[in-house]
Parts: sequence; structure tokens; C-alpha cells
Amino acid sequence: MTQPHHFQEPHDNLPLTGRDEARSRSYTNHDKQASPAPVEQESAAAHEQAPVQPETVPVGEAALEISGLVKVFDDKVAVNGINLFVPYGSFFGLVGRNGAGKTTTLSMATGMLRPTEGTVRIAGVDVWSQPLDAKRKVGVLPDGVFLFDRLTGEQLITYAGRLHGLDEKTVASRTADLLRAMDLQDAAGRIVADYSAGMTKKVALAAAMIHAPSLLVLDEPFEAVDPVSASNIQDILKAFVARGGTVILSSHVMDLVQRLCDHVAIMNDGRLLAAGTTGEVRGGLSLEERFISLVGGRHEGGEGLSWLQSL
Ligand SMILES: Nc1ncnc2c1ncn2[C@@H]1O[C@H](COP(=O)(O)OP(=O)(O)OP(=O)(O)O)[C@@H](O)[C@H]1O
Repeated sequence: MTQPHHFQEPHDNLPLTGRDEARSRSYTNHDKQASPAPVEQESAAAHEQAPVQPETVPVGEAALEISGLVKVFDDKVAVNGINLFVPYGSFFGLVGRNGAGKTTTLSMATGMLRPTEGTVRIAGVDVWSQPLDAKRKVGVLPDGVFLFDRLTGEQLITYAGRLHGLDEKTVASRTADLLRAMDLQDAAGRIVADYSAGMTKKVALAAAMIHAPSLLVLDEPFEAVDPVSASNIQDILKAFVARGGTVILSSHVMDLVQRLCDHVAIMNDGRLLAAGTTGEVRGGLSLEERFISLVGGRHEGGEGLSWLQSL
């Protein structure tokens, strides 16, 4: 496929979210022991040889599968019937204008916000009927992070690890690793309330990763993060995906998504306009050009603001 998938109706997008592509990708991901192919594409013999990880990678399931997801706040339809298939081992970008519904979608996808309608499955586990099982498999960096910010950075990451039931020794060694990876060693003993916005983001990301989830759901992970730290975090995420993990992140930075993500979905007004591999969605354009052409809304810069130049 060379063209992106365009969505006309809220419930017609399941076959168009790169599902077939996802399956073929899953198949090739056997090479890196990440994503067994779905049952219908593989013979029994192939299954016997497949290096599966049965606890985290059930055959034929997506890392994240969203079906018919709707969220209505009073009279505002924030999410309007989304279907999305996020394949194992993918680096998936979710993009959209302010208010498009990204945070609402990711909050429902991770069990933090109850959907009005629809289902979400993480590694085949229903988020709303089996929340504990589902949450074990996912690390979440929410938007507008709420943290226990009277703890130090080190205590916060440690606390997250203990909440996940990890033993003390494992928590201590992973906490040290994460503090180093996030360039937070010097700030480890300071309380999080005194952190900058970027440092807060990084400590929250570390807390989201300590239990070694198979899926990371990250809302605007690079917002306010300095370029050096952002590059370091990108390397961490790329290595995580290379080892078979799955990342879904939201961002407004098209260049970053184009560079980092092998799959992308464009959201507007609560719906998906396009989804698939990044190459499919771009269709020969840059992601930014494709995004603007699909979403629209461009107008003359400064239109109606001539008073700004009056001095
Ligand atoms: N708790 C809420 N109550 C009422 N409306 C809400 C609530 N949360 C979100 N909305 C509305 O739902 C719509 C989608 O919001 P959402 O935060 O999901 O968008 P977004 O794509 O993440 O935006 P941004 O890129 O600006 O973060 C917006 O119109 C927003 O005002």
C-alpha cells in the first residue's frame, strides 16, 4: 500500500488502521523475538518454532486494540468511535490538533478514564473487565502528570516499583539505572515538587518504566524536555522497541513523529482521519504536509491582528 487510509465514518476504520500491515509486520518481528504472527497467517509447524513470549505476547493479539471507543463529556463528544490496532513491536505516533481527543483516547486506553462506549485490550486483556492484569502490562506517562511530588525523585521511582510488587533489590538497581538514563542522578535526592517541567516529565517516565512493561503509552513525552535528554530518551525508547516492546506516544512535533515512529494515526475532532505505517500515511509528502492537508485549518498568519504591527 502506498496511500494512507482515510476514514469517512467513525466505525469503518478497523480494516484501515494498518491491520493487515500490522500482521505482516508481526510476522517479520519473529526475527527479534517480539511479535508472533496471527494464527491465520502461520502454520502449526511455524508456531512450534516461533520464539514466543507467551505471558506478554499472546498469538494473534495486538499490543493495543481499541474498538468502537466513544467518550462523551456532558454534551461534548471528545472521542467519536475510534478503532485502532497497534501491532506488537511498533513505535506508534498519535497526532492531532489541540482538542482532537488524543489525551482522552490514551486515558481510556490505559484504564484511567472510563469510556462511554467501546472496548480496549492490552495484549489481549480487556482493560475494563481485567484492569489489574491489563495494567501490569503497560507503563503510562499521562498528560499533566499527577505525582506524589513531596517524594524525592529516587523515592518516587522506588515507590512505583514497590507498588508493582518488585523486590527491594530489583527496585534499587532499576531505580539507579533509570535515574542515570534520564540524567536525573544529581536531582535524585530533591523533592519532585522542586523539579522543572522537563525533569518532572522524565521522573514520571522513569516511574512508568520500572516494572518493565511490554507496552508504553506516553502522552507528549518530550514536551518541555531539553534536546539532550530528549535524544537520550528517544534512544531508550528505540532500544525498548528493538527488544520487542511497543510504544504509543502522542506529540505535536511532526518531524519527531516522522523520524521516530514506524506507524502513525492522525486524529481530528474525535475521529481518526488516517492510520497505518508512517510511509502509508505520508503518501510521499512529509508528515506535516499530510497532516495539514487532512486536518485543514490553515489561515493567513496574523489575519485580523494588524493592530499588532501598529507600533
Ligand atoms: N473532563 C473533561 N470534561 C469536559 N470536556 C473535556 C474533558 N476532557 C477533555 N475534554 C474535551 O474533549 C476534547 C478533547 O480533549 P483532549 O484533551 O483529549 O484533546 P487533545 O487532543 O489531547 O488536545 P491537546 O493536544 O491540546 O492536548 C476537547 O474539546 C476538550 O475540551
